Amino acid sequence: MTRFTKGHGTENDFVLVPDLEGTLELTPAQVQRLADRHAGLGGDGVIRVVRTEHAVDDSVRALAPAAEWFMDYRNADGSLAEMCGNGTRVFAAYLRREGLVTGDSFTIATRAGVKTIRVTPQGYAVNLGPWRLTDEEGARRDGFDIMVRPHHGKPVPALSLDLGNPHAVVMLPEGIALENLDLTEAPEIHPAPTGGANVEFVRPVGPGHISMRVHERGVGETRSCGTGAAAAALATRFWSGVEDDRPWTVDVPGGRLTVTPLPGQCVELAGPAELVADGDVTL
Ligand SMILES: N[C@@H](CCC[C@H](N)C(=O)O)C(=O)O
Repeated sequence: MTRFTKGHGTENDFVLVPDLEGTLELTPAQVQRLADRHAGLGGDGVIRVVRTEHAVDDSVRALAPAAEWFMDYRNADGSLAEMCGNGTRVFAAYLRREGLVTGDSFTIATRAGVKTIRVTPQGYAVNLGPWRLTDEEGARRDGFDIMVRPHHGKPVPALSLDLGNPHAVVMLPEGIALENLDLTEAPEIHPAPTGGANVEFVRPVGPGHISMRVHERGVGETRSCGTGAAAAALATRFWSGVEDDRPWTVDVPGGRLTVTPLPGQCVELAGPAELVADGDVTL
């Protein structure tokens, strides 16, 4: 039997598996079973909690002096992901509850580098680190660099951003309602990014305020995506032509997140994290 904790951040839900000394080989098939909503525990992703010094990848192990704990993130389909914004907050909540970190600010290791997390009155805020427009030249010239076609929909222009993991953001044209999008299948992306991308569909709500739905790579539609919320806010800010440091409110089906551009082309994501259940599971 293996211990687990179930948690979520704005209803992006995860199964956390503590493997502090790195003795567990978590296979894609085991991840799929844990994440299965009918035959398993259910989750958008699985997070193995492991000391960074025991990470399999050399590039992650090299982060051990800077961060004791590694968020080993897997999508529900068993694939690895570089980063998960909502996952970092749930991971932080777990580390604090278990006494594995102390203090109100600490670092964690991810496949996209070391992230700094701080406790806030509403939950946690994580510095997602540096982000970039995937094709800066094309984006600055045309305002977008790729096309996205939602299932049963027409192709629409999109902007690709790298938040450690890949995103494509669509500002919905007039006449297409966010609620009516069919996200039961992955949107098509042209040209198709190597390794795929998470796709965010955005509707403006007011100044500094958007709502979005997301189709996550390796999962399907989810009720929230933290890196996706950051990508959506940053893309909308880019399109607005006013690239200042004001915070953005991002409404997702599972709640509300705050995205704040930081100096040095970095960005902070803030929101809640809940741990809802603990138990034992057969892998
Ligand atoms: N839900 C996450 C992102 C998880 C990884 C993503 N599906 C990918 O493959 O890049 C978030 O909150 O950022």
